[in-house]
Amino acid sequence: MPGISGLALYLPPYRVQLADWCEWNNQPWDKIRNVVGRSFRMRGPEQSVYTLAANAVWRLIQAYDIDPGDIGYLALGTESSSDNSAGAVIVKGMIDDALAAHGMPRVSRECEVPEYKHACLGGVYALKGALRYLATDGATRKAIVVCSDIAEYERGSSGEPTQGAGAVAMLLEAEPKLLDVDLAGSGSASDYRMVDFRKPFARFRGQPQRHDGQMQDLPVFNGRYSTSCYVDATRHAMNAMLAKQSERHVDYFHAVDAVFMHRPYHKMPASGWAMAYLFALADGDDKSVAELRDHCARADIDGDDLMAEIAGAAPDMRARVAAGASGEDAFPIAADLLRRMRKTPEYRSLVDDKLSLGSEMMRDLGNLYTAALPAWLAAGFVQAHSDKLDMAGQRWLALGYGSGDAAEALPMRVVDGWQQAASRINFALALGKPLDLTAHQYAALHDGHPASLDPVPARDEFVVDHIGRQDTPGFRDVGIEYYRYVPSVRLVSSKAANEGR
Ligand SMILES: CC(=O)SCCNC(=O)CCNC(=O)[C@H](O)C(C)(C)COP(=O)(O)OP(=O)(O)OC[C@H]1O[C@@H](n2cnc3c(N)ncnc32)[C@H](O)[C@@H]1OP(=O)(O)O
Repeated sequence: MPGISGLALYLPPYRVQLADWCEWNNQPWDKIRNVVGRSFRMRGPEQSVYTLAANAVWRLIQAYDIDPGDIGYLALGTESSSDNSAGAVIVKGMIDDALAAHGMPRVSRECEVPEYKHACLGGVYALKGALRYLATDGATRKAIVVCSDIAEYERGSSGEPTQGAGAVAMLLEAEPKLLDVDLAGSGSASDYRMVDFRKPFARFRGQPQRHDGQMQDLPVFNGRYSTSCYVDATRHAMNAMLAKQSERHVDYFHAVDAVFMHRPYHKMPASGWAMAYLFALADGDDKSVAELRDHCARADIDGDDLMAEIAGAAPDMRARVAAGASGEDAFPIAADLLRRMRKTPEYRSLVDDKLSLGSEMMRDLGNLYTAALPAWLAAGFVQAHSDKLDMAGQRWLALGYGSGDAAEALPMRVVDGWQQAASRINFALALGKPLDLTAHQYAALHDGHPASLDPVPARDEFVVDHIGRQDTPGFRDVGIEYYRYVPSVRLVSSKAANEGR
């Protein structure tokens, strides 16, 4: 069964410590630490979503000794792309430059180069596309999926502490070395939600010219409504996946060994997963409903009220928006029940323990949109490897979510001998030694005035060299980014090396 064989990350070296951010903005650090995380990264000068992606792919190729001629599929999952025509082929171009600089052959000319877009779920859709490729016409090839995003929110908005930037590249093979992905057993869900989180081009109108030549990619969103959509979509993807399995739906929640979800901020996955459990109880057999009512009784919550809230048809989110209820939590009684269950041993084993692998490491990544879920898988493997955990054969679940909205539940199994491939995941190296931004530097980078910052020197990576400005009848390149590969050491071409120079 095709699946995941390798993971590599690239994080820009510009960091905002959320403790500092709280001080600058008079926000409660206690809350931010518990709910959001510790720090996030920002796109730096000379960086774009394409350089982040290419840097991750380049690290993947090096870490896993991938023969570029074997790559038949290179997909980009992103919601921050700034070119509405070309996609992954831009990444391919940069990789070919680095390969040439190292005297290596280019990526196969036969390689497919699609871009997938559906908010934070684009990477999972790209992964599914790659697995289908490996199961059919690409059985003898390798596929790479790179998820790359820049999550920026308006300063002063509720989303501001949940920013982030980075990319994760995944190596996929017919005989995977980390995770078998049970595509046939996966569950999908989608429903149009209008205003939860969107990026209409109209928001670029009237944007002042930025010094770094980039556009500011701020979403139009309704934070609370978007979390209700996340919870509701997760429920439906889980239902679709569980409908394909023979075990009792609620038993799956106990049986699965580790869960990885889209992670806009630290607390969201736990809320989404715990809610999915309550929904599975409500949607389940008599025994499950009795368990749910028992939880209610112990928490002093009216079971009938809760059943009315969640057991019936899913809330009509579009009707909620039309009724002006988009600012409110769609599941307040269920959220209240979970708040009261949080300290119980059952909650700890069902939620905290299942979502714990790699979770602490993720507190320093912020929201990476499409890359958040694969980054967490990477963190999980790195922690399991350093803690010498016995994981072969374990059942893992990856739950992807993308606003707008849609969700995917992908059952996976850890393969025998995973340690070898896990030992090559560059999580610690990708975190590196970042530059902690001051309030002034943060504001400047956020608003596109990078001049007030001394850039961290690029090493063995791609940068935006310049952006085209020509717009004449004979030649046009206005707005097109030109990239440069910066080696870590002065490279000697293989021809020169052979000649002993
Ligand atoms: C876009 C995507 O990737 S997917 C969908 C998710 N949506 C987003 O990420 C959109 C951008 N994000 C946002 O707008 C915001 O982060 C939101 C709306 C999701 C959350 O914003 P907040 O205003 O912080 O939410 P809220 O006020 O509900 O607080 C959240 C929690 O902090 C807790 N809290 C508040 N003060 C404190 C404190 N001092 N100490 C500890 N916890 C605290 C609250 O009790 C609450 O937890 P609870 O639900 O268990 O009671």
